[in-house]
Amino acid sequence: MHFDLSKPNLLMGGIVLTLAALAGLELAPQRTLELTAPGAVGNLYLSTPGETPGQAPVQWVDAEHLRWRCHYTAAANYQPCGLTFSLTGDDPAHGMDLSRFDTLEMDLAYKGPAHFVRVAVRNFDPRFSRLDDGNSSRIHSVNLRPRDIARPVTLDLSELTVPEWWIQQFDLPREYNRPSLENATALSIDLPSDLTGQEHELQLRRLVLKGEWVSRDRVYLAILCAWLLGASLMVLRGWKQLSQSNTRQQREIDALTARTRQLRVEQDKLRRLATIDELTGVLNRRGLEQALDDFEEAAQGMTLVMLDIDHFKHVNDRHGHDCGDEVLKRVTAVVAANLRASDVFGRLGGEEFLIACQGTRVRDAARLAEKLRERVQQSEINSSAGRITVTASFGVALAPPGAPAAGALKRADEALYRAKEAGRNRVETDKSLVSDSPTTV
Ligand SMILES: Nc1nc2c(ncn2[C@@H]2O[C@H](COP(=O)(O)OP(=O)(O)OP(=O)(O)O)[C@@H](O)[C@H]2O)c(=O)[nH]1
Repeated sequence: MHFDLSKPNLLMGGIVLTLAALAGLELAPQRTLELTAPGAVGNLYLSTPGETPGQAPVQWVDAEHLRWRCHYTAAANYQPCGLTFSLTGDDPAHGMDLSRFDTLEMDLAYKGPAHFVRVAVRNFDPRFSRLDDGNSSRIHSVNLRPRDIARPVTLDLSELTVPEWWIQQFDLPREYNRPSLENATALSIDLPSDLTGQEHELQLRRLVLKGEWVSRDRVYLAILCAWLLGASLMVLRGWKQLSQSNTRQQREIDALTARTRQLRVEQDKLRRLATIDELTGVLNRRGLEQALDDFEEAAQGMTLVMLDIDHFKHVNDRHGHDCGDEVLKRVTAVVAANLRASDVFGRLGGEEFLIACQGTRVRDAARLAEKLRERVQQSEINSSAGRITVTASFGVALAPPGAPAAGALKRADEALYRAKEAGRNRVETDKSLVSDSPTTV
């Protein structure tokens, strides 16, 4: 189920339903009880307590039209003169729930000198009311002046209050004196005063109780709750969508991060591959150039040792290309095994290699070259063509701090050429820039 009050049709639907509920509240028929309708109330009588039959001071003038007269000749000890509707059935303790009604519409004609006419409702409360004492049922009343009832009047049932004399007479706990019409046993219209010598005539034309079927407050509350519920669902849905999109974005970010990491690894691998010689596993020309550039950038001096395997073409020609490869690998291993970790070693191409030494004097580098020359010469290479030995020639040159590496490379190459020229398997040092101080600044 999707509730989205941001959708115009849903919002419109909500407004229409709200207006319909409010209109229904206004137009819906009311709960009605017309007490004066024939047969509405089982028992209807005039209050004539304690009088001798035939001489009753309260008498019907026209019972059919609910018209009666009161005339007390002797003192009647504040006996009310009036008309009572009994609201009970067979059980005198079980009356009607008038709390479901809000108003009482009354059309009463009165003729006489009384200052007010009383409307009263008795409510039987089993906590303190007794069937043998009609007065013990709590009374709720309102006094109306004759001029107030000169025309039909509508009373709010909340106008009926518990009179002081009843509260004093029964002296009950406070909570029992609160107005409540949930079990009304009788409704009277009377003249509760000293009526001695007076004559009064009354006619009740109409008496109707009215109330809402559904309380207005409840309808308003239901409408408010429905809107609050709709708004809450909308907020909840928005929050859910937000959290879903947040999770989705987070997942995308994670995937991108993982992909970036993977790409970086692949890039590193490719960069390494691009700078590594496939056959020997040491730096290739590009790797060596980068290393020399780094030295140059940091203005770190170095000593270069260039070496070249002697008559390598001959090895290839005589023993085959595979054997030549074996020789290249073996010479690489021999050289690498005799270098320091700080030395940079790589293959310039073919059978030519370069070593860049930091912090080494030229004569120390020449000594290293001499050592390497011996080790290469001494090493026997097991190949498919049997055991073979090779020699190598070396050229040593200084690359002072701040000077371009290309110049040193050229001088090392020239020294190497001289070594070749001088008969191979030997070390030649470039003397043009010999320094006795270590090359590291
Ligand atoms: N097996 C093998 N041979 C290579 C490789 N790279 C270059 N060569 C061969 O190495 C040989 C180099 O020959 P040259 O440049 O004449 O040098 P050299 O025979 O060593 O002679 P000198 O350097 O003057 O002593 C050529 O035959 C190249 O084909 C390689 O990766 N593997």
